[in-house]
Amino acid sequence: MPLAGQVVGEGVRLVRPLGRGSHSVVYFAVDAEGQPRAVKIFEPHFAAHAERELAHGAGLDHPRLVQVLAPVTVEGRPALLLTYARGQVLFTRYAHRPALTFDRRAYLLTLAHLLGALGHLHERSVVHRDVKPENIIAEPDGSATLLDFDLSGPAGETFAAPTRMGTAAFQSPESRRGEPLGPESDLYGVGILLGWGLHGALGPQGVPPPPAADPLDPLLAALTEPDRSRRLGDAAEAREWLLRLAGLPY
Ligand SMILES: Nc1ncnc2c1ncn2[C@@H]1O[C@H](COP(=O)(O)OP(=O)(O)OP(=O)(O)O)[C@@H](O)[C@H]1O
Repeated sequence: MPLAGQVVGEGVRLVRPLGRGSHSVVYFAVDAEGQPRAVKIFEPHFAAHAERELAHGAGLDHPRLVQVLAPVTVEGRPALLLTYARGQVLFTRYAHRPALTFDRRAYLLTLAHLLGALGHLHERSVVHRDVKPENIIAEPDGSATLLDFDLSGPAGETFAAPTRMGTAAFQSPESRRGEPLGPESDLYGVGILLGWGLHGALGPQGVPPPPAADPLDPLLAALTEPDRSRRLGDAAEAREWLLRLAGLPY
């Protein structure tokens, strides 16, 4: 049966596919009160990802984070009812142009919102572990929402075997080594995003190319420091630094 038109949970109607990830397909939906929602439907063998996303996304309450509202089931598959993030996936928006050259103010606001969202997660000792342009949705003015908590977990979480979390181009060196991750590992991903915005390229091994002269260069260097013990690891401090170097009022 087609998923569009089906009613799931407490009167939530699936409308159309919004996106697809490696663990799920996500539908735009409308709830019983007429509120726009998203429903993330996992493949049955990714049930553990749904549980992880519910565990770490349910208690969040920040305007720049998608909120996990409730678990639902769609045709026997585990699924989650989420708040809907308006806008365009960052990767699509900036696929063909360096964001900081062509759309500087909007992209800086996106990074500031991303750092605000990460600060909220980190205050709760949760690490996102998959900061990348596919997991950020931005409105035309740059206002942004961070989504996808199915790899998230407590800072310093260990696994039975070394586990490489995240997406190659945005992975910190410690993540590539399979070490437990902390807030500084998420900030490395923000650094790669900043480098992508400045240079329009991710560079080899996910490390941005040598920075051209830009007021944001010191922040780029602090966020992409390979040694995690020397890297800038505080999202609020990074946000403050970003706004100061960029000369932004917000
Ligand atoms: N709450 C939401 N509001 C709007 N769009 C969303 C929402 N959640 C997900 N999407 C869309 O669905 C896509 C896939 O979502 P998500 O990244 O959470 O899936 P995933 O299976 O965990 O992906 P992966 O692990 O490969 O990153 C997103 O890139 C986005 O386009």
